Amino acid sequence: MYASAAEILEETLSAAAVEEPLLGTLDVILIATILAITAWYYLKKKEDEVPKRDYNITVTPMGSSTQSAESSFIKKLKSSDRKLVAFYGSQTGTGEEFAGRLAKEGIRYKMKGMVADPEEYEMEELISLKDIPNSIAIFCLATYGEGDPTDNAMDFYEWLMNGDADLTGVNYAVSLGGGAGSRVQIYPSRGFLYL
Ligand SMILES: Cc1cc2nc3c(=O)[nH]c(=O)nc-3n(C[C@H](O)[C@H](O)[C@H](O)COP(=O)(O)O)c2cc1C
Repeated sequence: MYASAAEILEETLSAAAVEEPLLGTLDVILIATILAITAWYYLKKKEDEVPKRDYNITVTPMGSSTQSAESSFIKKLKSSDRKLVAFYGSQTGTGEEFAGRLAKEGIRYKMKGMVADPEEYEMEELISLKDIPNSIAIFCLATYGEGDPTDNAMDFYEWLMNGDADLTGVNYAVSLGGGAGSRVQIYPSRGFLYL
């Protein structure tokens, strides 16, 4: 008698079940090794393709050489044929604006002016201002608290208070504060002139 199709199928499946697996342990290890080597090879190749940097990154400190070139207001005055420099000590901009206006006003007296932040210049150079004939420095210095200087004028203030500054022969005018009672005081090296 011929076996039914179902019986043949069952027989085949059970025969297959007892057969050895398609891949042995050794085959699996071999395939895994080949795959690992291939993956390593491609990753390595990709890594080598990243272009090598043929330049150097150098860190230049902010304003090192340029600052020293520009920190001389005397040089700046001389090179631009100016005689008036208006320094400002300012926290919220009023003093700066005031200094700007005064620097522009100078042209009415045939004195080209420049505005300057004392924090950005070598204030010790003030002593050399007398070497520029008919020159003048104007200070528009806002004060806070109990007449304290603004942040940008602090170093300048301390230098003045150290007593190292001999400003004999230097023409300068000072406007302190900015409150209702403030005045412009001009010190032409001989007494005070209140405006
Ligand atoms: C908290 C405070 C404190 C101040 N203290 C003084 C002071 O001690 N003497 C003075 O003349 N003006 C004083 N002022 C007035 C400022 O100097 C004035 O407003 C000035 O124009 C501000 O200038 P700035 O905007 O350039 O910082 C004071 C103002 C403020 C807000």
